[in-house]
Amino acid sequence: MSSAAPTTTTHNQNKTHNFHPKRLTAFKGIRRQRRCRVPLVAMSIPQQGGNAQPLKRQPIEAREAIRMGIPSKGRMAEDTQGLLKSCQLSVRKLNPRQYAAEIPNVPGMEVWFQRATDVVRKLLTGDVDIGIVGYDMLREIGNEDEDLVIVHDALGFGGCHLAVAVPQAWENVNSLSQLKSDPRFSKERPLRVVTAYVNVATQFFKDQGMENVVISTADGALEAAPAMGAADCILDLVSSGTTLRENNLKEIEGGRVLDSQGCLVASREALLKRPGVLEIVHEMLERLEAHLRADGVFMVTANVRGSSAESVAEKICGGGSLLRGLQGPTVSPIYTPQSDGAVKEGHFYAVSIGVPKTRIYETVKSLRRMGGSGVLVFPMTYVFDEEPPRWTSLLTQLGLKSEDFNHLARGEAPVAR
Ligand SMILES: Nc1ncnc2c1ncn2[C@@H]1O[C@H](COP(=O)(O)OP(=O)(O)OP(=O)(O)O)[C@@H](O)[C@H]1O
Ligand SMILES: O=P(O)(O)OC[C@H]1O[C@H](OP(=O)(O)OP(=O)(O)O)[C@H](O)[C@@H]1O
Ligand SMILES: [Mg+2]
Repeated sequence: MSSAAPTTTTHNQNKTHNFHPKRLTAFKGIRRQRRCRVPLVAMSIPQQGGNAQPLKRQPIEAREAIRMGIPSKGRMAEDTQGLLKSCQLSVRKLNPRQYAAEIPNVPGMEVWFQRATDVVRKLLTGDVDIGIVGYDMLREIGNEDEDLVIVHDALGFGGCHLAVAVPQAWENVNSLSQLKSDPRFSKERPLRVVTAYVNVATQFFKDQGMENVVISTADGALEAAPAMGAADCILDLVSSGTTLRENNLKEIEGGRVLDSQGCLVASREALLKRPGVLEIVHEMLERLEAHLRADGVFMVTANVRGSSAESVAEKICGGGSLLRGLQGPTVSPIYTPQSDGAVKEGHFYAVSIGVPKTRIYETVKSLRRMGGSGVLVFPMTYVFDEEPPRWTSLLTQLGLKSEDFNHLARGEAPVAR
C-alpha cells in the first residue's frame, strides 16, 4: 500500500439513546455490529475476515448447472424479485427459508439467495455465474476484478450514492478541499472516517491526495459514530438524506464518491466457457431493456375521423411532439362491415401512440381536440427495439462478435481471435 493511502482500524461503538424512528433503526444496528478487521491492500478476491482461508476460484468444470445469485434480504431483495417478475422471470421458491429457487421461464438455471456482499463474493469464486447487486457492493467487494462484467448498469432500483458526510456543526467545512486543509487534522491526529466501504474509501482518499486519514469500519448505523466520538466523519450511502439530517450530519461539495443502483453482473469466465450462460444473459438483457424502456410509457389508442390515413397522421403530427409517440403515430384504417359481408374502409382511423405516463391526460385532451373518440390507455410490458446497445457492448467487452455468439448459441466453441 502506498504511503499516501489512509490506514484502516476497527472500533467498538457504545450505547446511545434517542427517539426518532430512523435513530431507533440506527440503535438496533449498533447491537449487531461486529469487530471486523479489513485488509489494507486491494485484492483480487476479498477475504472473509478473521482467520478464514482466502477464497479460491472454482474451476469452471466443477459444476454443470448455471447459477444466478440474488440478494436474500435488505431492500434490494424485494426490488430484484419485483423487477424479474415484471419481465416474466418470476422466482419460485418452495418455502421462504429456502435459499435455492428457480425461474420457471429460464429452465436449467438455479437461483441462489445470498446477502448482497456474498453475491459478489460468489461471482468471484465462480460459485455463481450471474448476479444482481448494487453497484456500490460490486465496487467494494468486487474491487474492479477483471472477471466481473457489468451487463446492465441501471436496473432502476436501489438508487443511492456514497458520500462523505461531516457534522453539521463544522460550519467551516463545506467542501472536500476545506476538509483536506482543516488544521485540526494532521499526521499525529488524522481524520477518522468510518465506513462499510473500506476499499472504495481507501481509493477515494488516495485519489484525493488526503494522507492524514484513518479508516475504520462497522456494519451499519454509521451515522451514529461522529456524535458518539467514535469517528470524525462518515463515508456511507445516502438516498433521501434523512438519516444524515436526523443525525446532524451534512454532505460536502466534492464528497460524492459514487452513484449506485441495481446492476446485472456476470462472470467473464462463465459467459465465455459455461454452455448456456451467454444465451441466458442475452435473453435477460433483452427482457430487462425492453421492460425498462416500457416502464413509464402507456400505449394510447383513439379513433380519429379523416379522409385518409395520411391526413389523420398529418393532423396528429401537427398536434405537437407528444402525439408523435416513440417513432411517430401508427395510423390504421377501421373497416366497416357491409351488408353483403364485404368490408369497406370507413372515415375513422385508429391512432396508436406511446406516451409518457405523466402526460396521459394532456394527450387525451389533445386527441379529443382533433376529433378523437374511444380513447383507450394500456400499460406496456415491453418495448423491444433493435439489438440493445448494452448487448453489443457486452460482446465487445468479451472480445466477441455477433457471429461468435451465434456459434456459442449453437453449442460450438467461440471463434479464436
Ligand atoms: N437508503 C438506500 N436507498 C436506496 N438503496 C439503498 C439504500 N441503502 C442501501 N441501498 C442499496 O441496497 C443494497 C443493500 O443494502 P441494504 O441495507 O438493503 O441491505 P443490507 O445492508 O445487506 O442489509 P442490512 O442493512 O439489513 O444489513 C446496498 O448495497 C445499496 O445498493
Ligand atoms: O438517505 P436515506 O434515505 O436516509 O438512506 C440512507 C441510509 O440507508 C442505509 O441504511 P439502512 O437503512 O440500510 O440501515 P443500515 O445502516 O443498518 O444498513 C444507509 O446505510 C444509510 O444509513
Ligand atoms: Mg443497510
